[in-house]
Amino acid sequence: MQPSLRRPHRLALAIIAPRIFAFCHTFGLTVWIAVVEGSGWTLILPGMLLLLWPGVAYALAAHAQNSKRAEFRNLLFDSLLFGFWCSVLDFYVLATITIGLACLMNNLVVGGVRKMLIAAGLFILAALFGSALTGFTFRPYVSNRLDIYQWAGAVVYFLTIGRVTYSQNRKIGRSIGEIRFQNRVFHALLDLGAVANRATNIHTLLVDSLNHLQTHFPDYGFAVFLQERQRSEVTRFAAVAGLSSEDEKRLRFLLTNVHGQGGDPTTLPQTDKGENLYVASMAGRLSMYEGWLIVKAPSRDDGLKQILSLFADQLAAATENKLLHLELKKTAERDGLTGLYNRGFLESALQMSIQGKVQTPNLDFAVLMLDVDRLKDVNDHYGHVAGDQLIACVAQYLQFHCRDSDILARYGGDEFVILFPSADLTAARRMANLIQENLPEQRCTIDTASGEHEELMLHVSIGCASSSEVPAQQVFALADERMYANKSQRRKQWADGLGTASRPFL
Ligand SMILES: Nc1nc2c(ncn2[C@@H]2O[C@H](COP(=O)(O)OP(=O)(O)OP(=O)(O)O)[C@@H](O)[C@H]2O)c(=O)[nH]1
Repeated sequence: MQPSLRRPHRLALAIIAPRIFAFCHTFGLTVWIAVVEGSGWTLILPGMLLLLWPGVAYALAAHAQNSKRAEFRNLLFDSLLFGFWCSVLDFYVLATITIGLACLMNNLVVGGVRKMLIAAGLFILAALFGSALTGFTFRPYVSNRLDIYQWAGAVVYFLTIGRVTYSQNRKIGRSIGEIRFQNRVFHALLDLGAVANRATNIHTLLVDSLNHLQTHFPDYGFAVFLQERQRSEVTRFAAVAGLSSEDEKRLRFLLTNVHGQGGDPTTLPQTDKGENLYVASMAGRLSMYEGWLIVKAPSRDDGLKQILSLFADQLAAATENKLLHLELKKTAERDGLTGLYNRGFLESALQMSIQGKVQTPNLDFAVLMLDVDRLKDVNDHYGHVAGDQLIACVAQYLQFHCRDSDILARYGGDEFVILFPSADLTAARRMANLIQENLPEQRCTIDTASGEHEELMLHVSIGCASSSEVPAQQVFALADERMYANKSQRRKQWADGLGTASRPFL
């Protein structure tokens, strides 16, 4: 495939001006000598090749597949050409020294000592070839005026090269700064995913993400707001990092100006304090919320706009994933009617407790089992909706008495289980007593099938067991057995009309 003309490597671009100057100056020198020695056009005409070479060199670099390598070749060819021309000019000493030095220096700067030695070799070879071709003549001096011309050219040339090197250094410095910044952005984006994965809910996700961004960009302040799509006046989640509460209030106010804007980052009007605020909307990236990521920059920073939408995208994706994950987790672990853990979750937790006891014999666990008495009667008499309400009522009551470390689950229709992952029978018994003692005061209001409200007392049968009594695998069965024993005893009491237990519900 034919390589097309394109912008050559920066080396070729940087060298173009000094090269044009050097070859034009040498052409001037040639004309001067041609006039002085009277050789006229026989010297000037071939000298015009010097004027052509800078253009050819540029075209070669622009056409080449590897423009940088082509420019290295051009620099070596400079040495070849100048070596030959110095022999044509009969080794006029000042020109040979200054031109030779320029060739060596250029190759040394871009390619090190190796390239410089190659350039020196080519310069000498071309000079020898030129001498062989045109006959060796040595004319070390032409005139004072030509010396001055050559000195002036050399000074201008070396200063130009110095200027070029300086501006290249500055460009490299700027590029390094940009690369470092992009590296920071890249790492911040990469780590943001890990931070989001660790978060247990949306609020921690947002707070941790912003804190994380702030550790990467300590001079910047960050804020994020998520509002309900249907009710834009309700801010569901908000988090800030590196901003004062005053800043946060002002940002909320400023947000009203950017409502309804698309996804492109915007610069908010500069505040009285001269702060530079940038906002990126997460519109269209979140299914249930409208979101905004706001950055307070220490100075005007137009590059920030580009990376801001990257951060906003990443944050929106992480939030959306987390919402989905939490929803799935809830569906997998929770019971739809009561919101308590379901049977599947309880069984996994129980297995973990059993394994824990096997591995660490001192680590006991206890199980408390409850069954609502005569739910069938309630269903039959008041309807299933009323039965559901009773179940939800019992769940609420149990939840009230449980601690965070207790695992409360709806095991079946009207059966509940509380697992105490690191407790012995005392804890389970204490809880059983607490529940039974407070139960007589509990009332549950249900809606009957005929549309009336009815107040029911709660009645439950309870059994508990612990791994300090029986092998871990048998704890659950023992609690179940005890619960049924308790139920039989209560049934007998109701049948006999004895004891404190009143006949449930009806
Ligand atoms: N309303 C409602 N009823 C349910 C639900 N799950 C199970 N049930 C009913 O609850 C009753 C549970 O029956 P059992 O536990 O055997 O007996 P009971 O009526 O509670 O009487 P006890 O012997 O005192 O336990 C059954 O009639 C089930 O149909 C539910 O989610 N909602």
